[in-house]
Amino acid sequence: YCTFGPVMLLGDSAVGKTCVLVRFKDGAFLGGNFIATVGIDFRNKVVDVDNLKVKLQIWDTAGQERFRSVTHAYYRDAQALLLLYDITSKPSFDNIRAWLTEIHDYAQKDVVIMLLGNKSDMAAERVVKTEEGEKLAKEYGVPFMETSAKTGVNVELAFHAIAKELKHRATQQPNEPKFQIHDYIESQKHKSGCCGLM
Ligand SMILES: Nc1nc2c(ncn2[C@@H]2O[C@H](COP(=O)(O)OP(=O)(O)OP(=O)(O)O)[C@@H](O)[C@H]2O)c(=O)[nH]1
Repeated sequence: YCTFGPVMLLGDSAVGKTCVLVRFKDGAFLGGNFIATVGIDFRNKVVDVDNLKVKLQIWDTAGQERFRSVTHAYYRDAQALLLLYDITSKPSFDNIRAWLTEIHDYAQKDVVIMLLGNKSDMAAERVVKTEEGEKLAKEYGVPFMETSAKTGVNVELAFHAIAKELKHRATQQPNEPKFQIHDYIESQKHKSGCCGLM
């Protein structure tokens, strides 16, 4: 396999980074007791991108403040960043700007960034509107979608869109049209969480 990544998961503690990754990797939901990530976790998944099998390297980071200096050290190696907030937590959304500042300070200039509003299944507890997420993403020029690690909605799409972008960056021919990640996501959004995305 050729290897793409690393793709790094970022965002406040408890927004669902580990659960989103487990949903993508194993197709299951980690309900029950919340176990905070310590430092950083490394996982790989083989995905199909345009009929090419690629190994996607994924780094799950701890959202807790006390691990920040550990995770900072990994930013510069990341090819892509999935930045998560929790639609039921206003502070996690308000902190996205601070996360983007950290990304600006520590990550590579051309890193692929995607904003994810997670826990979209928790409609009754929602405090961040979809439009607020869209507006913030637009301001920073990054793609956006709402995900649920519980139902799986848009989880595969997020990783596949990133994998496709990284594959195009790695193999782009000069005469080939550039991959448009925004257009790809818009065309695939809200389709079921599995199958046939590529
Ligand atoms: N309903 C619902 N609960 C979720 C979802 N994603 C995560 N959770 C729950 O939210 C809690 C935190 O999830 P984690 O994935 O451990 O959070 P994290 O962002 O990795 O946290 P840190 O490791 O501290 O950075 C857990 O209790 C999960 O079961 C989701 O999409 N829907």
